[in-house]
Amino acid sequence: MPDPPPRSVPPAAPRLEVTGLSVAFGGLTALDGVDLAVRDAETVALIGPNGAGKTTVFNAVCGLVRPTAGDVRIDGRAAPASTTGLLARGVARTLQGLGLFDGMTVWENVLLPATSRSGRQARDGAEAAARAVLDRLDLLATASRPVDALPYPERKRVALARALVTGPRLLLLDEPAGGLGREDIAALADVVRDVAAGGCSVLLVEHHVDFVMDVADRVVVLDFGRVVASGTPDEVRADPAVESAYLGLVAA
Ligand SMILES: Nc1ncnc2c1ncn2[C@@H]1O[C@H](COP(=O)(O)OP(=O)(O)OP(=O)(O)O)[C@@H](O)[C@H]1O
Repeated sequence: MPDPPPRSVPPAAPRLEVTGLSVAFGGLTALDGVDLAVRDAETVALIGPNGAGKTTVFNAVCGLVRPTAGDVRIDGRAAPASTTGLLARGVARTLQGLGLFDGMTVWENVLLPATSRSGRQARDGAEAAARAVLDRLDLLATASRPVDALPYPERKRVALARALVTGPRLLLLDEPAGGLGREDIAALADVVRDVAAGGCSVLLVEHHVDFVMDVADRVVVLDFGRVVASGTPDEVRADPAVESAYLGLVAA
């Protein structure tokens, strides 16, 4: 008897899919038809010169900016616009402004996003998750200190811990390497690689080109609100349009 024909399985939707995204601020077109996708366990970096529209893409994905056209989908469904809605869909983010609760300790800051459910078991689970993330980010020794007493690189790690403690499937990072020195950036690169190895997808908005080329599977280059190049780090590095739009500028 002949084998039955193979059943056709629809391809899984990307973890994050941005299609034809346009954003205008008054008369200014900040984004003009941006397409990008982040697949399972993939790290995609969005780079480009100042004002290219990177943060606007990030904010549109997080629901902080309303697109004038286009679509943002997470796992094939329309992206929610609120932080709690995003968390419920497994999306966590860090913002340039860190968003920490000054006056609260590192432990309290990290425990809070992990305790969305009530009950003893949920609390124990949240505490275990917070402890594991603090340990991974080398923050256990400072857990009882108020966050505002910490130096900037540690505050930045607390912000990352607050995102990671929720166990995201999609992690959105806005300039995670900004303001960090070489050692802290190397440690951050290890964390991003670990997170992706654990199955989480990462969208990274970043200026630090060496860091991007080190951790990203794919790089998307924006200039004047449009995608001017995308591909592997090597492909993007070799693209003359990127050289003139961005990389040459950075190296100069
Ligand atoms: N809330 C806003 N109101 C008006 N214009 C804005 C607003 N946010 C961004 N813009 C403008 O939109 C354009 C894109 O800005 P965006 O911050 O997304 O760029 P970027 O690539 O993230 O820049 P940078 O690397 O400097 O952070 C810029 O011209 C910026 O001035």
